[in-house]
Amino acid sequence: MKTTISHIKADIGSLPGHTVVYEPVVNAVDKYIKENGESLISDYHISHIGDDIQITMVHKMGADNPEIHELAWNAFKAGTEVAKEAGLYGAGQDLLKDAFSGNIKGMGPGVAELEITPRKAEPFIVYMMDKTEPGAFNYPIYKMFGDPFNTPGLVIDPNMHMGFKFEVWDIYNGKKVIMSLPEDTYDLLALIGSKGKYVIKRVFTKETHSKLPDENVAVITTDKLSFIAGEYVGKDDPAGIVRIQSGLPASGEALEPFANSYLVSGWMRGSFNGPIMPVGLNNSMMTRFDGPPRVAAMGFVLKDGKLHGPVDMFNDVAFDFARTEALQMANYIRKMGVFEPHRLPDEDMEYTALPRILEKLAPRFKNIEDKGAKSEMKLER
Ligand SMILES: O=P(O)(O)OC[C@H]1O[C@](O)(COP(=O)(O)O)[C@@H](O)[C@@H]1O
Ligand SMILES: [Mg+2]
Repeated sequence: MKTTISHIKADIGSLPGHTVVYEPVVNAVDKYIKENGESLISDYHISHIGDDIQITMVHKMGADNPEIHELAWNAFKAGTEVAKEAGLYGAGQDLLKDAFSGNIKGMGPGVAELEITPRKAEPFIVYMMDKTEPGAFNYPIYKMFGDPFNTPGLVIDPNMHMGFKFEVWDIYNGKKVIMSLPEDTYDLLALIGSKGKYVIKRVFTKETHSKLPDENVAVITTDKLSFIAGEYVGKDDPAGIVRIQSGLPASGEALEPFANSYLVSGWMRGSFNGPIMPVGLNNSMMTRFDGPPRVAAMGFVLKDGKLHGPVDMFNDVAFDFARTEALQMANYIRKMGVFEPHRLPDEDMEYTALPRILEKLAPRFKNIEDKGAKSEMKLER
């Protein structure tokens, strides 16, 4: 029988402003799951990064199960009560609907669920990012499952040599496509380089995988809060689950993409490109310019429905260089103020407060009368 790992996360209020979760709120979420989850889930773990509380649950009810989603929804509601009493900023921010209606997707929280056939030993890593968007996972997930320079197992392990299948979502048009690597590598990269539009949702093994044929081995939250709410309500701050070892990326191959910092969208007001910084759980506090955007990683092993761990994977000197590099990149790019490419391009600012400023300025614009200059302008825009 399949086992499901459900990871559901939300920002329901933080201290003092989108910096870090408030412990009594985290405790209220934990208490609700402990007291109400016994008949539904076999184990769970509560964690957090920045202003986001994260619930990892193990159960046999499958993905998209209403009772599991409702358990998480009600736990976030219970936490929101405490956040409101304390007067926290953004209390209940990601709970965009008043009442639960069968599936938590589209209601605000981010959801990543894996239905798996557990192996004898089932190690996996849960990644949590803050102040960025789901496309921030495109680069590391491609590297883990598609790039032999990152994952030598693709070359030297016969159990991985056949490659993996990537499910990519076009989040603007609600379409998806399956890409099979290594055959479709260039096509995949043509899509996922546009990380604000095409996002890797899942990775599967191929039917020819000798140890784990046709299994879902990675999943990312792809919920776009701004699309749901129609206005800026914080970045999506994604999370992901990646199964590791024995015909899948080794633990170190699943961490290696983060050994160098790379640029993601989000950071201050969800409106800036900035470096992602891998951190231990005790450094998951968003300070400088509300960041820099961060990623933490928790290593678990699952056995008979019980979770063992987590190991705080980036809490190690081996990632000091990536942290220093991220801070150097932050210093460099911050000097640009509100200029692109530090600030996001216009089309990505659509759901922020910028359009309201531009609307206010619109009446002040007059036609340019200089005919010669007109022919040089891109008037079709
Ligand atoms: O206009 P407000 O309500 O102060 O919100 C601005 C806040 O939004 C944020 O982008 C929210 O970040 P999150 O996506 O982590 O919720 C912060 O950087 C910023 O402080
Ligand atoms: Mg957040």
